[in-house]
Amino acid sequence: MGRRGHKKQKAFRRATVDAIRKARLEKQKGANGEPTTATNEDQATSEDRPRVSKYEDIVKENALFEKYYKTMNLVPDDEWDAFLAALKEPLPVTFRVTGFRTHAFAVMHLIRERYFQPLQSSTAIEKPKELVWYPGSLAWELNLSRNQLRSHPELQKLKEFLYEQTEHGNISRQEAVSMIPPLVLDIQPHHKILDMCAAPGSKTAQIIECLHRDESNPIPSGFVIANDVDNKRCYTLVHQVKRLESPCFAIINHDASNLPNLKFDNGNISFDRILCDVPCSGDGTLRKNPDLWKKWNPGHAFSLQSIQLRIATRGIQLLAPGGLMVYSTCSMNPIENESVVAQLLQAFQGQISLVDISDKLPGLKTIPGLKKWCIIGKNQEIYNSFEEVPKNMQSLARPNMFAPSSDVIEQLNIERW
Ligand SMILES: C[S@@+](CC[C@H](N)C(=O)[O-])C[C@H]1O[C@@H](n2cnc3c(N)ncnc32)[C@H](O)[C@@H]1O
Repeated sequence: MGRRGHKKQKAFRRATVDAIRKARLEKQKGANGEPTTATNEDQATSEDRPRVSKYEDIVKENALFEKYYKTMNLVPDDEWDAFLAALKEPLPVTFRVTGFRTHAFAVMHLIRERYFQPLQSSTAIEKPKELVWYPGSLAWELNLSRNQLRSHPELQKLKEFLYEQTEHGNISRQEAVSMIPPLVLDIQPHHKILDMCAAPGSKTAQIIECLHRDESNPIPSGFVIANDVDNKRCYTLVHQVKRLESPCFAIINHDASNLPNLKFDNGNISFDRILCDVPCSGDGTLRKNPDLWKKWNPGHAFSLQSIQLRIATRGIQLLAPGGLMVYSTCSMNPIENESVVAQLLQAFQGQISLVDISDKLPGLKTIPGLKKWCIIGKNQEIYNSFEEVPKNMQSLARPNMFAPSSDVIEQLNIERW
């Protein structure tokens, strides 16, 4: 299709989106007297959505969870109470402005002038907060729960604008932490990129935007292959990404731990950048999924480590020399994080090394990974080494789930992770 045809198609799509949006708003107005705000993350499958409707009924306590993380000093002692209190607060609304830079800056300018400016005089609302580590002042936090956002009249216009612009693809309602892995991948337009566990696709969309960031070159030489094992979730991924209309993108549906070699120019593709955002127990999402307070138990991490390690191992095998792979989870558990990374470093010793990213996103607060941790049993019993684990638990809590010895840590040159 030629250029004109493409333009026409775009105009048609925009008109269609407008019509759909209008119809939806009308329907919602009829149903509850006011429209609601949709998000990219709302388009995710039920697994990614908050899992219960009556959050206020949930007791946000879990003795096992608290003992486990407190015993291992996940956060410094004097920060523990604040940490726990923060986990019980609703997740703030965060969004980033998408697309080519000139366009994104124009949208951001409009948001500031038309929507943020009038909020400055309000005393009832906390002012929008910039996510300072996100390049170009294009990502913001509205320190309000979704409920508050709905009920404050001052925010009504902003709410509708966010809804509209999300539909048009100018804004992505994405959690702040979810924006970090694509940023530290440092993507260039010529990179061959693999997103191993990609659905529902908010990070994939961000990666594709980075690939296309050179406005003078609409068709970069690099490409993105996004994979997910779950066929239904692959459809969510299509929905998330197709609005970007990138010609440099393909989706595959495979077990990432067993991903076949992919051919390109008669050779196997090795990737310059890989995102390995593995399935995890998700206890870093307690604020979004408060029912995890009831469900959290140490067994989730035990059962997930093996697949996490196998997926990451396959990722490294597919990585080009000099390439970068980001391993990420939304769990705080060292069994799913530090332990997996330590095993990768041991298995590929001399071939891979850790990259210190603590200064890559100025303004982002980071703490180093743990070098020591424990494992907890169902009855709150703490094990500091495999030797302490009773026989009936040894098939679950494996030796490699404990921290490597200080000799190994030194040998692997892990100063900060
Ligand atoms: C944490 S979510 C990924 C979130 C996604 N990267 C994003 O930012 O929107 C983990 C994904 O891994 C997928 N998954 C689970 N096991 C997998 C496997 N063996 N191979 C590939 N994907 C897998 C799940 O279907 C799920 O979509």
